[in-house]
Amino acid sequence: MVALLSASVTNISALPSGKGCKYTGQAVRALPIRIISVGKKRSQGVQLVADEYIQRLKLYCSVEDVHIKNNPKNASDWRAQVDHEDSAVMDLIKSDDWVVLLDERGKDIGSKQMAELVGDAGNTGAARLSFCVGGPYGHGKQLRERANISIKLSSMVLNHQIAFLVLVEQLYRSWTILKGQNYHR
Ligand SMILES: C[S@@+](CC[C@H](N)C(=O)[O-])C[C@H]1O[C@@H](n2cnc3c(N)ncnc32)[C@H](O)[C@@H]1O
Repeated sequence: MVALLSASVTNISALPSGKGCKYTGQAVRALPIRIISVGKKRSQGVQLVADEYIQRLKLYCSVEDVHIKNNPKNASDWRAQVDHEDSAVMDLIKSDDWVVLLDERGKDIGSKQMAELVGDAGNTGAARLSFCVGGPYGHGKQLRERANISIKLSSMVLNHQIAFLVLVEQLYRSWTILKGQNYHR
């Protein structure tokens, strides 16, 4: 499988015109990607598909998948739960991270804009690109204030596992757009 994927990676500028982005064909700094997700353990099926896209994404940049258990202090009030999750995520964020929140109320972007976001982040001087997927009640105040951008994947609300899965596929798609490869049509 990796051999097949490597073969497609050498297929530079195979995108039909109009399918590329402003960085297609240019050298783009490959920031390490970290995805921080809050929630219950993923189902085996979701993990299997996610792993396939994470492996593909690793052809372009390093990828870290960090999972935080939802409601880490077993709070009975949902607001306290969100605060505890917020603090746990903030403990992982460094000052030189470029932070992207996944949020149903975020900016509506397409795959081409997502590829540009990945390329733009590489030009910011940041050391890492961190994507955050929230728990059942969404993100807390500290993380919302810290985030560099908040994006939506759909106008519909997604389960956190589905949001994670769509995110990893879109990150892989982004890199194929940046490299001009014909996965994106
Ligand atoms: C079950 S949702 C939480 C919904 C909650 N009502 C909220 O205010 O965020 C869990 C997480 O999945 C992600 N998510 C769900 N739908 C999304 C969407 N349409 N676009 C981007 N991320 C989404 C977000 O990171 C969210 O925090």
